[in-house]
Amino acid sequence: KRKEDYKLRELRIFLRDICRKLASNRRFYKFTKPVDLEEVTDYLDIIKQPMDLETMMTKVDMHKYNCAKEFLDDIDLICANALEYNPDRTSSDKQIRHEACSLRDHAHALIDVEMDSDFELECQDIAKKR
Ligand SMILES: O=C(C1CCC1)N1C[C@@H]2C[C@H]3C[C@@H](O)[C@@H](O)[C@]2(C1)O3
Repeated sequence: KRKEDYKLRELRIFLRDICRKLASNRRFYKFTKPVDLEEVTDYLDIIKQPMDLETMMTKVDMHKYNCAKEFLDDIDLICANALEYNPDRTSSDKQIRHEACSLRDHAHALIDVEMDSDFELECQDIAKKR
């Protein structure tokens, strides 16, 4: 329906801005591109659903997100993948896990601050019907 499509267009504009802010934060550069599967040859043995911020920007443009919760589910996936693939008590793994938790918390905080909660509830109702 036309009014629903206007709402989803507004959601896409909002989510592109969130994605841009996260991807431009140097703390989160490890999460901006897919893990290089030619460099990390066992990655898909462990991580069944890779995700990254560039892929998420593409998904916005392809109308894959019908509400902010679906967008945050992919942010949570980026974080869970990083915790799962980098579990050791080495300083490098600890740093990756810290950055992953920081990405997750910053994304949720940005959306909670910038998103009207009634608008998200309307988007979630549209998402259920699609
Ligand atoms: O999990 C990740 C990314 C970090 C958050 C996503 N990677 C798996 C590899 C382990 C560690 C070593 C790096 O050389 C690089 O290959 C990766 C990339 O970091």
